[in-house]
Amino acid sequence: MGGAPALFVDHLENGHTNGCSLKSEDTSVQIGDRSYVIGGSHEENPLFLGVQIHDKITNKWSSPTVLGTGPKPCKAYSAIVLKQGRILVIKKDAASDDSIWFLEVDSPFVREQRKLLGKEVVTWSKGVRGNAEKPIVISGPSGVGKGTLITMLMKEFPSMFGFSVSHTTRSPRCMEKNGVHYHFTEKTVMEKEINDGKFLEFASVHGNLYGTSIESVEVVTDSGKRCILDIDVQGARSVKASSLDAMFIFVCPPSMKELEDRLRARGTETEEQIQKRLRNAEAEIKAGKSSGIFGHILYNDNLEECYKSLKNLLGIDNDAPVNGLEVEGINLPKEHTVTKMEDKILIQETGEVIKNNMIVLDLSSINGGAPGRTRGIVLDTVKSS
Ligand SMILES: Nc1nc2c(ncn2[C@@H]2O[C@H](COP(=O)(O)OP(=O)(O)O)[C@@H](O)[C@H]2O)c(=O)[nH]1
Ligand SMILES: Nc1ncnc2c1ncn2[C@@H]1O[C@H](COP(=O)(O)OP(=O)(O)O)[C@@H](O)[C@H]1O
Repeated sequence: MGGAPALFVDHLENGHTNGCSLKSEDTSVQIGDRSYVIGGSHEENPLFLGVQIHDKITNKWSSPTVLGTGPKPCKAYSAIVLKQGRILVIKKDAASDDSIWFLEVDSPFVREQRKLLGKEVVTWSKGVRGNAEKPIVISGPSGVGKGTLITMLMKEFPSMFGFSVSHTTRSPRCMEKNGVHYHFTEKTVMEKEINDGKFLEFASVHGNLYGTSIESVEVVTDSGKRCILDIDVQGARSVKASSLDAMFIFVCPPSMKELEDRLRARGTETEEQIQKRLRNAEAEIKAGKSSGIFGHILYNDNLEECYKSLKNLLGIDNDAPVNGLEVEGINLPKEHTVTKMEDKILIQETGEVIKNNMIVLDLSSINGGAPGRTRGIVLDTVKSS
């Protein structure tokens, strides 16, 4: 490591004017003509850390719409401007698995959402250590066996995979539980949440609204598991166009006749609903095979064989232990200074009893980001001689 350390952190003093009262524990970083002030609680959701923007040119304060599940407020923060419109925020008195966050203020996802929602947007993405792999999108016509394959995978590897629980306006089937199979939702409520930017994607499928909330994906990633999304081709297309870096798998039936038999044998739909699903199936299969969305196509003829192919695709065999790296806990010091050196952040303890240890936060392998978590964080303790 060479070169002079570049320190970007700027702690604010009390007494800012213009309708925004800042506290000494608030932290501010400047990007261009704007200061992003991080501290206190978020206006709309007091459980989350607040973000405000001060525009130097107009001398005005604004509260952006904050997307993603953010960090809970704490006593103090360090903040550093990174490349690609991201601010690294380190919580000073938090547990090691809750201390590293990224506030994206001009990332591709933020730009996309700003355009979509027509207002100022920033988003949180939590930093996750180790290399949990990219989410998996599984699509295919109704009755092909997506749910069956996903259930088998989650049963065999419970610590490895987690299911993104979608929202839907359709009624629950008799064995389906709210919050487990779907979040069963009123149409007006779901539409409002879509307008508020809470959804990664949504689509009208077989006459009902379905969608993946950003939170549903984050809940799985936070538990250290690889997220599985069971969504239709339209949803897969939206995810492909978004900044969520995912693996796309399409499941095909051996024939339309077999698909129909499976749908009937499942016995969960009325005749009218079965007919609608079969009509949609032809177009879905055509789109699935030809749209260029799906990198992998599986044929679900014999279930065991198809399951084996799915596991091969995911690079797992029956001995595969856990997802990503086992990471040892490293607690960040409560009082510290941060210094940026290229892709590394040096965290040095300060205070009365200064220890010689320094923590290096290596960001050179980070991937992912909003919507969802920022993976690939490496934390290491370095003893100074
Ligand atoms: N776009 C989108 N599609 C979804 C979502 N959740 C489920 N779907 C799709 O909606 C379709 C209907 O799902 P469902 O009513 O559970 O019936 P099933 O496919 O016959 O089990 C399937 O193609 C699912 O993949 C979602 O969050 N977004
Ligand atoms: N390879 C297969 N052979 C025969 N039946 C299957 C196979 N895969 C799934 N099924 C059955 O087909 C029905 C539909 O499967 P399901 O997983 O609910 O489909 P999807 O989630 O794609 O709508 C279920 O009753 C399931 O047990």
